[in-house]
Amino acid sequence: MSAAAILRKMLADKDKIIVCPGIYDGFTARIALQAGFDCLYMTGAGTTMSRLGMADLGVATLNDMKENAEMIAGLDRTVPLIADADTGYGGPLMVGRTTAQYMQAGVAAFHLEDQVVTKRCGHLRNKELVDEEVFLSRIRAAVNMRAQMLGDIVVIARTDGLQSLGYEAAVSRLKKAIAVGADVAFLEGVSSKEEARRVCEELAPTPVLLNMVAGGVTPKMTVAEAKEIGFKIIIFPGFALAPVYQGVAAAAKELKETGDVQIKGDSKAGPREIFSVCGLKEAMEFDIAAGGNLYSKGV
Ligand SMILES: C[C@](O)(C(=O)O)[C@H](CC(=O)O)C(=O)O
Repeated sequence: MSAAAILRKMLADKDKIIVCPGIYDGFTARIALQAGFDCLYMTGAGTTMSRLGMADLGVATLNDMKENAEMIAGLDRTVPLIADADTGYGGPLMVGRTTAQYMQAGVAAFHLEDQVVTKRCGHLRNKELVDEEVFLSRIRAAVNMRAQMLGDIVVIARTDGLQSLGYEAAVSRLKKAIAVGADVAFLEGVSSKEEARRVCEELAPTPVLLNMVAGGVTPKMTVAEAKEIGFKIIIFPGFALAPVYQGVAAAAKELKETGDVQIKGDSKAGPREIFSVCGLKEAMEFDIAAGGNLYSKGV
């Protein structure tokens, strides 16, 4: 079963809300997998910061995003990966190429938005949009490439139109995107719980995704609340970013100021423990099963 087929099965489950922690590299993905999540979200903001050391301002290219997605999707093929694909990185031909490459990378779903290619995080001010026809051509390009490749990748249409066009026009864009073949709708920057409920009701039976950005423009909703409101997928893009920032910044401060870093708690974070999160035992077993003798005495 493809990762997309697994995700489609989850989408068809009436009682389920798909909860996706935002991850951006192998380590954060492994930590989320270890915790037992059954779906992951690859954040473009996190990918841009971790791979390029840059802010989410449209600087990540298809190659940056696809390489990261491919590595993460390959860690556990039974756990679908929903990946950010920003604007699709160009005209219809490029969006088609992005779709094909994400499919080959084993990505289960991806979202395409209606910002200009020189985009910015959806929770920043003064976003610029492309015309509706350009947005729809992006969705069509994805849907056509999926059909051409006989694939099943889930296409998520995202509009950033709420900020400058208002609710009606933004939702109208999503309706048209669904009409040309998008499977899931994503209204970026939902600004109230009433609006959240309204968009889920108005777009039903199409599943709607909620982007829960801590400190962004969307009011905080728990998984239970989002489910009750009617969302089918909830992503937490900043899930790993804030803890990494806070934890590493505190350790950096401590090392700089004291010349030492305390190992917290009962030192559960030694090399062996940390490598275990990243498949140490499985890697050793694999070597032994193949007749290798590197790890038969342990590590
Ligand atoms: C969902 C998002 O596209 C992402 O890159 O994860 C961002 C999240 C963020 O910048 O915090 C977004 O534009 O909402």
